Amino acid sequence: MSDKRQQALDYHQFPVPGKISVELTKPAETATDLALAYSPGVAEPVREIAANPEEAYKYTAKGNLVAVISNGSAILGLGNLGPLASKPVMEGKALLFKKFAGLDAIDIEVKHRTVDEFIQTVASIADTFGGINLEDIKAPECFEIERALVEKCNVPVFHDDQHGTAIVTAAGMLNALEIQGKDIRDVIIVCMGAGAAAVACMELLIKCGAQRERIYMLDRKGVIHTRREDLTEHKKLFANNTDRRTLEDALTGADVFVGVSGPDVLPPEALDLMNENPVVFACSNPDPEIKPELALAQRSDIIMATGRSDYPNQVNNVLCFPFIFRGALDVRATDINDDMKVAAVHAIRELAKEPVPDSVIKASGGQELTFGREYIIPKPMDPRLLQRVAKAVAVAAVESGAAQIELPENYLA
Ligand SMILES: NC(=O)C1=CN([C@@H]2O[C@H](COP(=O)(O)OP(=O)(O)OC[C@H]3O[C@@H](n4cnc5c(N)ncnc54)[C@H](OP(=O)(O)O)[C@@H]3O)[C@@H](O)[C@H]2O)C=CC1
Ligand SMILES: CC(=O)C(=O)O
Ligand SMILES: [Mg+2]
Repeated sequence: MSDKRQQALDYHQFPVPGKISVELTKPAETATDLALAYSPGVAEPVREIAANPEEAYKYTAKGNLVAVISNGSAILGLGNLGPLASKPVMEGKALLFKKFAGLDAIDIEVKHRTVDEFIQTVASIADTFGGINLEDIKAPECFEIERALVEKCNVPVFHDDQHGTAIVTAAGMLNALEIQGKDIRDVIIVCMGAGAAAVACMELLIKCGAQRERIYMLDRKGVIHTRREDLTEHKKLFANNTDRRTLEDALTGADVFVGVSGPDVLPPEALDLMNENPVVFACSNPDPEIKPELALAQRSDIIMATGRSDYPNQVNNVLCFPFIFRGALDVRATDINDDMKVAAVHAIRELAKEPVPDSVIKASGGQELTFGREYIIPKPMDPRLLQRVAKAVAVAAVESGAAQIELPENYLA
């Protein structure tokens, strides 16, 4: 077994299995403590919440608690491996919520027969939580699931693979294009993949100025074009009136490649078809659409990003979901709307242009981090993300009318 594989398995197995546990926030040592925590004292908050459900935010952990919910139908780029196999990823998301944003998160893996059964399951437990982070649910079901749950639930519901990915991709893309001297309104974009991440990434890039007709989206059958008769509702939105059919056709004269599909689908030679100073985001996890060392050996004028922590320019939704939920929960937002998403894009993007604290440089392996080809986007360990992104999101929630309470004191400073 390779060293890295064994290291990863050991990390998950020792010293205790898994990555998260529950901790207590109140004393539970004496009979007096127990008479408050349990019977008879617990009856008092029960009566308060029964009389007014909002009191759950005051007397329970709800307001700081996120559910990370999956059915394991699109686990990273590994495919539909089922709910239980998705548990390490969902625990991983919980770890990141806690580590980066102080949010308690619990993973829930749902086995279900129909889409409706999944929707009903999540809707019926949603009130337990301050927010619902849907994760690794494949297209096209993910679209119907999110739409139904946003409607049914009283707390924000956010499909991370759609919107978290889109926010970070847009932030990184605007910066990469700026460095390459290109305007998002002019560029030709090739999007490999036509699922959850792809559709949301392209829609958000369009909101940021990209032209829909300059986008070529591909699925396993090639370019999505208007003469195809096998397109789902969401793929149809990207059907291009074009004679281009293959990845190579699409890449000819393109400025940008966004990969949210699967491993090693972009041959290095195909990069030669792109315009000068291209941007290549190979975001598939764990194995990107092209390995950075191969891409950069083929062309030195590329700005290259992946979804991984072990290469420069990590375009990964970890830069978004802890902070967007922190901001949303802190103002008890009813949903996570477009204004909040766009605020997150700009907060992430702008942070990359500021000097980086020594602690972040150290945690990143010691190399210099200055806004440029190898640093287009902040590092996930950057503690300023919490302040900047959460605040931008909370302010946008207040200004757009999604917030149910005022901006907390710590955001006013
Ligand atoms: N870096 C990041 O932050 C994130 C990265 N991702 C990555 O994006 C990928 C897709 O995730 P997600 O959108 O949630 O999954 P979905 O299952 O919703 O979509 C997958 C899409 O990729 C297409 N696809 C898969 N393999 C190929 C291939 N060999 N050639 C062309 N198209 C292909 C599928 O085509 P078809 O429709 O024909 O089946 C489908 O459209 C994963 O690898 C995931 O790791 C996702 C979220 C965040
Ligand atoms: C990062 C992530 O959410 C994914 O690859 O699915
Ligand atoms: Mg995911």
